[in-house]
Amino acid sequence: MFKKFWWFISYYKNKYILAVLFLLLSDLVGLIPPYITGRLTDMIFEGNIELKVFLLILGLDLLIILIKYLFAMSWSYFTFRAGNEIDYKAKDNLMTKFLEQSLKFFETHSTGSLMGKATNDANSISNLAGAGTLSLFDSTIFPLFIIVMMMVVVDVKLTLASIIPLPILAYLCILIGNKIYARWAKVQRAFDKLNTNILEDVEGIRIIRVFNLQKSRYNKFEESGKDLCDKNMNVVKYQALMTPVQRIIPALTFVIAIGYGSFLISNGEITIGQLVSFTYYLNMLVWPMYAFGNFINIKQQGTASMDRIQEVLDYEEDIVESIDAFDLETNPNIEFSDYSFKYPSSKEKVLKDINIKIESGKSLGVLGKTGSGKSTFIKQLLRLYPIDTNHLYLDGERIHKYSISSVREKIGYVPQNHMIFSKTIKENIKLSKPKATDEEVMEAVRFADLEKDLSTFPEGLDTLCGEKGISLSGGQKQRIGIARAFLKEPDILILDDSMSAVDGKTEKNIIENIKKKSRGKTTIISCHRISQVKDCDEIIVLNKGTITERGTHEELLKKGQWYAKQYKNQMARSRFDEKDEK
Ligand SMILES: Nc1ncnc2c1ncn2[C@@H]1O[C@H](COP(=O)(O)OP(=O)(O)OP(=O)(O)O)[C@@H](O)[C@H]1O
Repeated sequence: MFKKFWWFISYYKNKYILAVLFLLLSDLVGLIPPYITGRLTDMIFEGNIELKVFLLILGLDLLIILIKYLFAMSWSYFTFRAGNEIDYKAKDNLMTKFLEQSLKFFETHSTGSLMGKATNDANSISNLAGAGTLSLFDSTIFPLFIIVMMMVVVDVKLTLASIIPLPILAYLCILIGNKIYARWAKVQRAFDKLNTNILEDVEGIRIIRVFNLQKSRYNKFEESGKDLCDKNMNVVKYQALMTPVQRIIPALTFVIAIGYGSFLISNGEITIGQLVSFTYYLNMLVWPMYAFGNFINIKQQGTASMDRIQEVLDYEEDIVESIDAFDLETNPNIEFSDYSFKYPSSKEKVLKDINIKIESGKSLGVLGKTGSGKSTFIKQLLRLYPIDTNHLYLDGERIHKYSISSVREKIGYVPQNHMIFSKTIKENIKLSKPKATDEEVMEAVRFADLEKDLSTFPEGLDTLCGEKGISLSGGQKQRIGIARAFLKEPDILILDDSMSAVDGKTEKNIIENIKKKSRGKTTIISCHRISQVKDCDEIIVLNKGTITERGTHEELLKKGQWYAKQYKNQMARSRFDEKDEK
């Protein structure tokens, strides 16, 4: 167990050392009152005690008890503090790991399960580090002291006879604890499932309402809620079994002690005072016996949780940067050479034998039917998934020669699924450049043709977007994404179908701004509307992951293939829309 937890505990070893020190002091001091009480009883029975001495001894007894509790308070403080800090550490380690992972990791771990690990599992570990450690020391070191005192102050035979039930207690606790361990992992998995359901329902509440799915979603929730309850009950059954074991066995030790102790008194082998001391010590043993059961229970839950957290912490990173990676300093020429790509979960290649050079400062338009691989293609530079780095070159060097962060630093990326955080509009834009001045932010706003919308926001740029930008229109969210990417002043601007929700005029303005303000920068635009890419230096058409057409707008029109047909259709539609608007 300690091997698993040591790296956690080692962070707080000083606090643990202090805690153990106070514990030892508290335990040692706690051994004095039973001895004094026994001696006092014998003095009373012998009739040779004065009231003054009697009161003095009682006062001393009280003082010792007080000191013991002061030590106990200190020990408890340091242990629980370490427990809380370990909870934070576990969450911190998990979060650091989450932030480093590729998208493959998030596709193989559900959000519910990751949240479960960062909350429930981290709590179980903290419980083990706090209450668990307290129970461990209380149920091992403390009883040893007590047993030695029972032997020294009273009688070895009586001690050995009374502690006979203790190994039975230990055996039963371990047996029950093992049952809890296996069941606790199932509880956590059921918790993950419930978490995922709740998250999906909250996020998808609009769709649920519109399609009247409340009943079926509720049934699903009820099913996973009941499953969690059942799995919890499986643990509770064994926890409940632990309680009688923890009560009956100590009672057994008392029966033996009183019975055999009375026999020893009648034989004159021990005094009444010694039996009083003995039962006092025995009473002190009850808590450690209880604590042992507690420890096993907490330990098994903590260990199951630790295994689940460790599984995430041990997850091998699938995007590993080479140790001699250097920073990309230039706006590079980009070259895909016989490049193919497959998602970790897909069976077939999504990009096949792609050959294309994008010269620094030039623009590339990417078109194709839905699902043809446009987004996949333009995301390759970002290295969000493990990719074939041997066939993707930047300035003639394979991409893995460069540090990932320096490559990403060069890119301003506007994803298809815009991500808006629950902050103000300005803060959302400034995410790419936190130190940007207000003037720079305004320039980005103008670039994204968002300025005209500012008057419609109650507090202009300082308007809160709400969770996931709930208070914004689709087109506004897209333009915040564009402003965010522009503000970064990237060498490479990548737009992934990020003007699909804006009207023709706004789209035209943004395209004009890109042409004006992105001189010398590389621009890659993936979209369905030809109007967004027709002025690009080169346009490619993807079909099932391969390039089927390439050239300038005019060249592609001359070819008369898919691109030309699409253009004809889109032109007809836009003429119709214009008439409609009039
Ligand atoms: N994370 C993923 N894991 C597995 N397969 C994926 C993943 N993302 C996309 N795909 C698959 O890859 C293929 C190409 O998807 P991609 O999103 O690149 O197409 P697209 O041309 O951008 O489509 P659209 O125009 O609809 O946005 C599709 O078959 C899609 O199902």
